[in-house]
Amino acid sequence: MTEHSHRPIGVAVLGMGNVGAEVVRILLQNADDLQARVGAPIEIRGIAVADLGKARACATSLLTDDPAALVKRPDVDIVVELIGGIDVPRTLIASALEHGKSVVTANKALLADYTGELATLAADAKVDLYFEASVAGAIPVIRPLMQSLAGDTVQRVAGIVNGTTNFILSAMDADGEDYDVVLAEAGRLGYAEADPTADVEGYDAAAKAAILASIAFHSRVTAGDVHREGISSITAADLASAATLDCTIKLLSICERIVDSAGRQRISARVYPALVPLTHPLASVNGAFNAVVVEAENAGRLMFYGQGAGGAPTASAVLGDLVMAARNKVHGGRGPLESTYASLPIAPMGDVNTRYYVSMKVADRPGVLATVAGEFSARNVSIATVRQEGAEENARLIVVTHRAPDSALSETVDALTELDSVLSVSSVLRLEGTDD
Ligand SMILES: NC(=O)c1ccc[n+]([C@@H]2O[C@H](COP(=O)([O-])OP(=O)(O)OC[C@H]3O[C@@H](n4cnc5c(N)ncnc54)[C@H](O)[C@@H]3O)[C@@H](O)[C@H]2O)c1
Ligand SMILES: N[C@@H](CCO)C(=O)O
Ligand code: NA
Repeated sequence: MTEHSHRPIGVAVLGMGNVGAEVVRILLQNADDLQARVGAPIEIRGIAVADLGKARACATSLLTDDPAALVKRPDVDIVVELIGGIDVPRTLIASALEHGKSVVTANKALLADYTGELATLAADAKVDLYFEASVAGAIPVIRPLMQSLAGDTVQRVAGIVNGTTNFILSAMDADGEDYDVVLAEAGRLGYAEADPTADVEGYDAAAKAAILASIAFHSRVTAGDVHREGISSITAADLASAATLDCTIKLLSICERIVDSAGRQRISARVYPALVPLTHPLASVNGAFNAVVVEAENAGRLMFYGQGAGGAPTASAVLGDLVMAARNKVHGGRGPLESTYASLPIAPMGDVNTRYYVSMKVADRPGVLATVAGEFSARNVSIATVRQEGAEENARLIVVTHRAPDSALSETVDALTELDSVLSVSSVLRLEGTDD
C-alpha cells in the first residue's frame, strides 16, 4: 500500500464541550491538510456526548451517549478524551488502551494521579498515550521536555500554567477589579474548570506541576506530592503592596531539582501565589496567557509562552498529538514511554529555600523594629529590606527577607503573630524571580 492509499485512521472523540467541539471543528475543516500530513484520511467514527438532544455542529449520526462501546469499536484507532473528571475517563481510557487504541487527552486531573497506570497499559498494548494539551494548553511544553530536551538535564521548570488565576490576578492588578466579578468572566470565556475551586485553590496548577515534574526529573510525581496554595485569599491590597515593591502577584508552579549539602538530589514541586518583580519575564504574562521557563544544564534557560486555556488553543495541542498518533498508526513506531528511572524523592516544603514578604500592623513605639528583627535573626533569617508605612495606629512594617529554609520563615511568621507589638500579620507572600 502506498502512503496515500493507507486505510483511513478512525477517531473517537469523547466529550464535546469547550475543547471537544473545537477538536471536531478542526478535524472537519482541515481534513485535507490533516490527511496530507498523516498520510491517511482521519475519519471521525463517533462522538460521545452527555446530551444527545443538544444541537451540535456535526452530523447527528456520529453522536452517541455510549462512550464505553465507542472506545472498543474495531474501526476506531485513536480515542480523544475531552470529558474531564477522573473516574469516567480513567475507565474509558483504560478500556481504549486495552483494546489497542492510542489515546490523546487534555485531562491533567486524571494524569496527575494515574499516568503510571495508564502509561503501563499503553506500553503493554504498544500504543501511544499523548497529553500535550494537559499542561499550558496550546503551548508545546510536554513534547519539548520529553523529546527535545531528552539529552539534557533539566534543573527547573517554573511558570504560570493556570489561565483562570492569571486572568483573575491580571484583572485585579490592572483595573482593581473585584475577585468574584473576574472569576465569573473567566468561566464565561471557557478558561475556568466546571468547578472553579480547581483553578483558584491551585489544584489545576498542582496537577500540571506534577505532570511537568514527572517528565522533567524522570520520576513519578503525583498531585499529592505538590505543595499547594491558591489565590482565593489574595486581596486588592496585596496587589497594591506588590506594586509599591515594583512587583506583581502571580500563581506560580515551580518544579525544581534541589541538591542538599550531602549531595542528595530531591524534587521540589510547589504552587503558590508569589511576588514577582515587574522586570521578570513572567510579570508581563497577563490574562489567560501561560508561560513556562525551563532551565537545563546545557540548554540554559528556555521560555515558552502562549495561550494556556480556551477551546481552540487547547484543541490545537490535541490535534498535534492526534496527528502524531495517527502518523504512528500509518508508518509504525511509537512516541516516548513514561520515564521514571531516576525515582527522585520529594523534598518537603520546609526544606526549600524561599524568600518571604511579610506585611504587619505594628504598635508605633520604640523597640518594635528591634523586636521584630530579633524574631528573624533568632531563626537565622536574613532581612533584605524593612519599610515602615504610616504612623501611630496605622503603622505597618513591611519586611522582605533573603533566602532561607521555608520552615524557618514560616516559624518566624508564627512567632511574629505572638508578639504584643505586632497587632496583626496582614499578608505573607513568597518572593520569586530574584537571584538573591
Ligand atoms: N477548557 C480549557 O481551556 C482546557 C484547557 C486544557 C485542558 N482542558 C481539559 O480538557 C478537558 C475538557 O475540558 P472542557 O473545557 O472542554 O470541558 P467541558 O465541561 O466544556 O466539556 C466536557 C464535555 O463532556 C461532556 N460529558 C460529560 N460526561 C460525559 C460522558 N459520560 N460522555 C460523553 N460526554 C460527557 C459534557 O457534557 C461536556 O460537554 C478537561 O479534562 C479539561 O481539564 C481544558
Ligand atoms: N482551567 C484551566 C484550563 C487549562 O488547563 C486554566 O484556567 O488554565
Ligand atoms: Na501544552
